[in-house]
Amino acid sequence: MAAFRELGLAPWLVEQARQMGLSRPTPVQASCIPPILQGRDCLGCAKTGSGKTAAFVLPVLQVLSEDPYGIFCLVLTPTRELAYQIAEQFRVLGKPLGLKDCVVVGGLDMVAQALELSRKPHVVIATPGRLADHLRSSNTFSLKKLKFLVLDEADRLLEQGCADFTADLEVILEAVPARRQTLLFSATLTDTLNELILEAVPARRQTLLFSATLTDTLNELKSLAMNRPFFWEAASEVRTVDELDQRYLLVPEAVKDAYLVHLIQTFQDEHEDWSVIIFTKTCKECQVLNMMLRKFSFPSVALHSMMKQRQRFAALAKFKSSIFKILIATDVAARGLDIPTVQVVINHNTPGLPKIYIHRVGRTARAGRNGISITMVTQYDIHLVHAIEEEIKLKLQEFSVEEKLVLDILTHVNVTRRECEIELEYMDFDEKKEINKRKQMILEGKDPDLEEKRKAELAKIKKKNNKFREKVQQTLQEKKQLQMKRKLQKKMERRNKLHAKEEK
Ligand SMILES: Nc1ncnc2c1ncn2[C@@H]1O[C@H](COP(=O)(O)OP(=O)(O)OP(=O)(O)O)[C@@H](O)[C@H]1O
Repeated sequence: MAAFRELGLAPWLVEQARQMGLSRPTPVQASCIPPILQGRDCLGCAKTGSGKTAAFVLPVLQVLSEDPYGIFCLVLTPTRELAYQIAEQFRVLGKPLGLKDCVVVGGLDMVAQALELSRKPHVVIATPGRLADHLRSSNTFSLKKLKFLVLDEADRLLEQGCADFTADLEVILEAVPARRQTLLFSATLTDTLNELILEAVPARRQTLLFSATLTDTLNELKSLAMNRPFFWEAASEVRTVDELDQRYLLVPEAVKDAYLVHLIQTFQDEHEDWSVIIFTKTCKECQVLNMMLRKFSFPSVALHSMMKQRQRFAALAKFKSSIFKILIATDVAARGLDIPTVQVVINHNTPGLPKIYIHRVGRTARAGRNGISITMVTQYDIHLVHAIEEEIKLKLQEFSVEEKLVLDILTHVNVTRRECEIELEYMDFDEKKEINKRKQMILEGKDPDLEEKRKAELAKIKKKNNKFREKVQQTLQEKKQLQMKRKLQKKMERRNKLHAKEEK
């Protein structure tokens, strides 16, 4: 593999990379840095932990050093923690440049951010929601001279789900120049390729594309490609890294937590220095499990979207510094987070989408290190495991535990969990959730009461429509039956007449 300097990077940047421990480029870096330096767009999909961040940070810094101005580069990313992590890479690698960066994410003071933006930082790293808010409400900064637009975890930014960024992205794309250089990075781009291509192509008619697997769609898109877009994918069928030992653990739903406590105890006893991430389905589950594990004296912290931003950062900092070795998180931590000490990922629930699975387990076994993932599978989730296996092109192996040891702690764990649930009820967790929802609506410029009314009215109309539809269906059915009856009657009458004639 070529060295960094052979990719066209300046000696100062190569030295910065070396100081950061990046002595030889990873495949995604070796393949993508030269075309980015040539000014081509890039759409890239490479496995988790394969160094995609440096694949765009290094060339952006190189071009920036040749003509530094602000705002030169905008990086969009779906989560706040990830934004800070990317900013850190820019800061460390861009230190000799005196790089000015600005992180613009929700949950923090908007005025301070607006002030920072007005000082023309070279690089802005943002979550779409907050940046769009700034664009809507102030004119103290401009993105019109932007040279690079980077979408990290691009598929997540473009997919429509619970956190839908579409409207915010529209605002942002309108504020940036049309002919900017666009870089899109993710470990799972293939599902949203069509939208991604639409985003990347018209912008500059130059696209660089990275993907974990070169699918049929991608091949077609290659032939459709317009202005020499550069596509790159890792030459591997399997979509997860080889260093990851992927296991499943079949558990009845009712005893799941006893298995979890047993697993953690085992890892703690056998590997004192290991850090573990446990992924849960909901914020509430995350909170309950954290309370429960703490009652068992495990050093755990929680990370979910219902926590205040400062608490989120504090929790992550404690986990990163290994003061707390267990992080319980929702999917807010599933993408991008790079914490080298994480040896184990436990999926407390089987992810409903293979893509989410890939990102969650990708929090371990990064940059060539080993790691293990254990996915808890209940009787209701077996089909989800099949879907995951089909997508990653690998069979998960069973993880065996000594059931007797689990049985020994079962009652204790279940009682403790119940206690935590009751405590949480006292803390009005659900009520807080409702308040947060209303707050979010207000931030989006909606009136929560009006929204509620509108929802109720819509439900009413829907009910009415359904009733009407049912009635129409019923009438049609009755008419059909009547027609058939008549036809049958006529047929009988004809047959009777015929018989009568024959008898005569
Ligand atoms: N050339 C390199 N040599 C050694 N380590 C590297 C190199 N490039 C990146 N790394 C390290 O690899 C780790 C993972 O990199 P990065 O976070 O960029 O992965 P990623 O591909 O973006 O993963 P994800 O899809 O999970 O976001 C980081 O700790 C980074 O410092």
